[in-house]
Amino acid sequence: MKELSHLNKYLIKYKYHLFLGILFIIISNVFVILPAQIVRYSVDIISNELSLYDALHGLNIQNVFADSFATNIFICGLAILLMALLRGFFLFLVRQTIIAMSRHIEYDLKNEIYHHYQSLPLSFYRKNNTGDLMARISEDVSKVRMYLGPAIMYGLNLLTIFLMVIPIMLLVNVKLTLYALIPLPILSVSIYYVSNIINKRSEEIQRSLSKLSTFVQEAFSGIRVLKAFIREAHSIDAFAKESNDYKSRSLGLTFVNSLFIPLIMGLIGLSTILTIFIGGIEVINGSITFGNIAEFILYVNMLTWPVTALGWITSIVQRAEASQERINEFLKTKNDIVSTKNISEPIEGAIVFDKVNFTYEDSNIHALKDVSFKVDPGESIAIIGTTGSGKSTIANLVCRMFDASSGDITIDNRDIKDFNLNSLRGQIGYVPQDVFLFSESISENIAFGAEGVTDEKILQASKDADLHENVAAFKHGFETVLGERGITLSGGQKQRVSIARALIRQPKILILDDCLSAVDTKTENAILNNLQKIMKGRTSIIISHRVSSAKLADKVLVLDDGKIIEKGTNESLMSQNGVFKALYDKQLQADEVEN
Ligand SMILES: Nc1ncnc2c1ncn2[C@@H]1O[C@H](COP(=O)(O)OP(=O)(O)OP(=O)(O)O)[C@@H](O)[C@H]1O
Repeated sequence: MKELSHLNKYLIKYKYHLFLGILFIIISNVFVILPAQIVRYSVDIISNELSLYDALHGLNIQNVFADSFATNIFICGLAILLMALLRGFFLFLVRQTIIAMSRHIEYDLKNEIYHHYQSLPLSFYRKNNTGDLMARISEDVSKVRMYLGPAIMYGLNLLTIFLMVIPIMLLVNVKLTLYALIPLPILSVSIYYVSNIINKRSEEIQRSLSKLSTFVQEAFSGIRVLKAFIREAHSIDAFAKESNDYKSRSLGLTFVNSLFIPLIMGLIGLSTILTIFIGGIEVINGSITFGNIAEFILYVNMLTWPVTALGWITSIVQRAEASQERINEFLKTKNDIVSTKNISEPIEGAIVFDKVNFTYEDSNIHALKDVSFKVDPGESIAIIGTTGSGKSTIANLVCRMFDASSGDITIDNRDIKDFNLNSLRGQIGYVPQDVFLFSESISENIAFGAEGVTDEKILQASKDADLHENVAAFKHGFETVLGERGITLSGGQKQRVSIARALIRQPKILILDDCLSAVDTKTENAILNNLQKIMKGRTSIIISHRVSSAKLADKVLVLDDGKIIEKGTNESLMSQNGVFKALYDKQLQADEVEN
């Protein structure tokens, strides 16, 4: 229960739901116990007065007696019916308080987890896979809710009904009480074991189902590759195999479920038989009445479901504890990318890297080695290098997705760590290498995260990103929906939507991370020319493995294996016979061959 104590703050928050729930449980149980007593009364008057009725045989008064007797029984019947209705009403209120409370807490907990996820750095997402993150916010929270709702509700019900019924039973007859209760612990323990088996099997089925869904999803999204490589038959076989696994696991669960109900029924039946048998002996001995046996059978039935629930509750609480432990593990993860001075001022855009080293914790790759460079406000710098040379890592450090392992990074002569993260990132327009567009309209994708967006600004940003003509050709223009619900853009079009998204923020620092790779050289030139105008007075970092991207930049850095191997202007580097010039010649040749 240690891990579940995290939820106590929520139980306190919803204390009125809980208190009312307890009150309604007690009231609903009163309406279960009273009918049993009415049944005892009815059975006793039937057995006592039947002999009196026989004794009045032949007398006129016999009919009068029969009428009053029938009225009595009728009133008892009505009272039982009324109490059943009242019990139903209070059970409704119990669910409306306790189960509703669990839904409120589920909502709060999901928000707490999601809020925490959002505050965690990129390195956290590298260490944990998406499936795991999703499982904690969905499956684990659902298991915790089972504790907060059904487990608490049935647990309280069990407690109150025991406290109310057992004393009444003991008052009637101690021996009969003990015999009637013997099978109940066996019932509870068996249910605990069986529900553990059921839960384990259900989880296996869930895993098998998610494997099946992942398989189908991949097959559909990769359908082009699948068809091109004539893998349809193989895909069908693989699907049948996964599907078969799901089927056999489901049949296994059905088998256990089939044993479950007969087991409960058997044990409940045993309790009833013992009650009747021992109760019969006690009636013969004259210590109880027939009505007491009827009353006891009802009490035993009242107790069986809560006792059955005990095994089930234990299993739920154990699973909730394990889930909450996993959730707490994430909630305790601290964000190490925090601001030291929380400065939220407009920046000029001067960037200095001084002997910066960076090693990725998870892969231990030393991605930047003693990297030093300086960009003044309003300057543009091109970072050129082969794949894996560390270009994107520089972009990540400027956006403070990670902190340098050693060395200093300053912006406007202040340590980058001094800035408030949101303020810093809000002034950077970052166009990542792997473009991500949402399944929304083009205008919503461009306006993403920017403030004070107008149609004019969207139009201007798309013109600056050389996207406007493409959008104009679509039937719905900027309202064209992208992704699964809409059309698919070409790689180059996607990159330009992503550039427009960065430009609309009018950033002080613009980072283009190899985001012109899918556009032709003509479009690349047009975009870079536009950028020269827009980025006047702002800093741009243009990352590319294509030398052509460097020609409009004020400065060029050439990276190789995490080190700066050449530095200068486009012209100065072209005049040296170094790596930059060699790359230029190689790419020129490649372009000529293509053309
Ligand atoms: N998140 C990460 N975790 C671990 N290692 C990483 C991560 N990102 C990059 N690396 C490694 O760091 C090195 C530099 O990667 P980086 O992405 O900076 O290269 P790049 O020059 O941008 O390459 P490309 O042009 O192919 O994008 C590579 O060896 C890469 O495998």
